[in-house]
Amino acid sequence: MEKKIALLGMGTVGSGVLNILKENKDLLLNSTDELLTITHILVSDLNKTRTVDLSGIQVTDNIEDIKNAEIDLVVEVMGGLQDTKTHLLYFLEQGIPVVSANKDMLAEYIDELEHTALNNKTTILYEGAVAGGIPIIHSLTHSLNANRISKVMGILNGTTNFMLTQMADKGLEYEDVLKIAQDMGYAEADPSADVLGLDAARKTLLLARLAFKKRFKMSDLDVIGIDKVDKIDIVHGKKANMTLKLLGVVEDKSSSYHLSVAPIFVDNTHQLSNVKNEKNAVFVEGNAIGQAMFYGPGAGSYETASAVVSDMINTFNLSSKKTILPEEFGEVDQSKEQSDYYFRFSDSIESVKEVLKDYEYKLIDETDKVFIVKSISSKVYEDIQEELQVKASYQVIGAGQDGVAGTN
Ligand SMILES: NC(=O)C1=CN([C@@H]2O[C@H](COP(=O)(O)OP(=O)(O)OC[C@H]3O[C@@H](n4cnc5c(N)ncnc54)[C@H](OP(=O)(O)O)[C@@H]3O)[C@@H](O)[C@H]2O)C=CC1
Ligand SMILES: N[C@@H](CC=O)C(=O)O
Repeated sequence: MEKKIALLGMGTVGSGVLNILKENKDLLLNSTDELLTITHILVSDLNKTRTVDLSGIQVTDNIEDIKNAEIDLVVEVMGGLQDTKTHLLYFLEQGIPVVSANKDMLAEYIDELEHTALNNKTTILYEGAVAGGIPIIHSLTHSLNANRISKVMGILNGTTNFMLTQMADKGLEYEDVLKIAQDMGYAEADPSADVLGLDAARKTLLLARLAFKKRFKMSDLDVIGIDKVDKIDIVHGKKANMTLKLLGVVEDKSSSYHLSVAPIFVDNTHQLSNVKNEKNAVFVEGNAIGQAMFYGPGAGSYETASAVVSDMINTFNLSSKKTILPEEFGEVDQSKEQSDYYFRFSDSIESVKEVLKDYEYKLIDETDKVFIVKSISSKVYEDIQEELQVKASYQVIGAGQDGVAGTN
């Protein structure tokens, strides 16, 4: 049976969706009984030259054309917040399913959108919104649902991972490498969402909601981006066999939850340290599966569209209607864990050693006064910050006992 689909947006991801539907047409016919047909496309500029074949499709810049048409599915890959949410609510209220890759909007409005879908006996799927092509949303919802999830930790932003990798491996400067990430199409239209950690934070929130079945607000997250990262710390980390990664971390601490995004030094024996450039990875800890890691492309046209088209198929193929949605907000406790910490100080080496004399530490560089202080509590971390002039500090996580993936 033919399913008529409206595609809202025909940029990087939207073009990927059109290309996959065309190039994998035979395969899709074997994956689903439905014939997925794009009948309408919404864009903002009708005069733009398009490289994809649009024959038989009504391209419009007026959402009313789509609201007035007979549509079986709306696929939103245009971005935007409030207006986009209003459009999607309209379709869901009509019982029309929605697929979206718009993590900015979903992080704010997922509860309202999913409730509206539920009340109208339809669905909203969003695999493309977190970690691009990696099937982490489906995995948490349908494949790891026998687990009590205790932790999810991941490299969730391709732009910043690309930047940190290039700064470490090629010694490139922050500004130069940001420009390359923009040219490669990894960065958001406004790349500050990437470098300030907000994009990763939005994805982290969506993962926490699925992992713990609780609601969270963006203000619940402690967010530090990579905008203050100095290349000198990347170089010193390298000497100590560590790699700086922007990690989204959510953890169940029994009566509360920890949610954060921050640059963290990862020991080079940890699998996350080898996730390079625009690649993403999500590490999940569950009480039945133990540890599992998902790796793949975090951004890109075909890569993200792979997840979007999969949602399009699953909308009709799977019984994916949710009946239980998170209602309560999760209690958040952001106090720091006992952990190793990297510090670069501006005090004299003697003063630093005097303050650190009661703790186990490793001196990484005498000239730049770089130390790794072992297994300190949140209180000691704060005391060191108060007593000494700290130029840079990062949490350090290492290999687990199995040498695969773990934290100290
Ligand atoms: N790029 C990526 O790798 C990833 C992107 N995403 C998300 O997917 C969504 C799309 O991203 P991407 O494809 O990169 O974005 P682009 O900027 O490449 O494309 C956006 C598309 O939406 C259209 N559009 C934007 N605003 C409006 C509007 N108000 N009315 C009508 N049409 C509009 C644009 O029209 P026109 O062509 O006329 O300019 C364009 O076709 C975003 O939410 C993004 O965060 C998620 C994962 C990865
Ligand atoms: N700007 C984002 C794109 C995908 O979500 C990123 O760099 O990861």
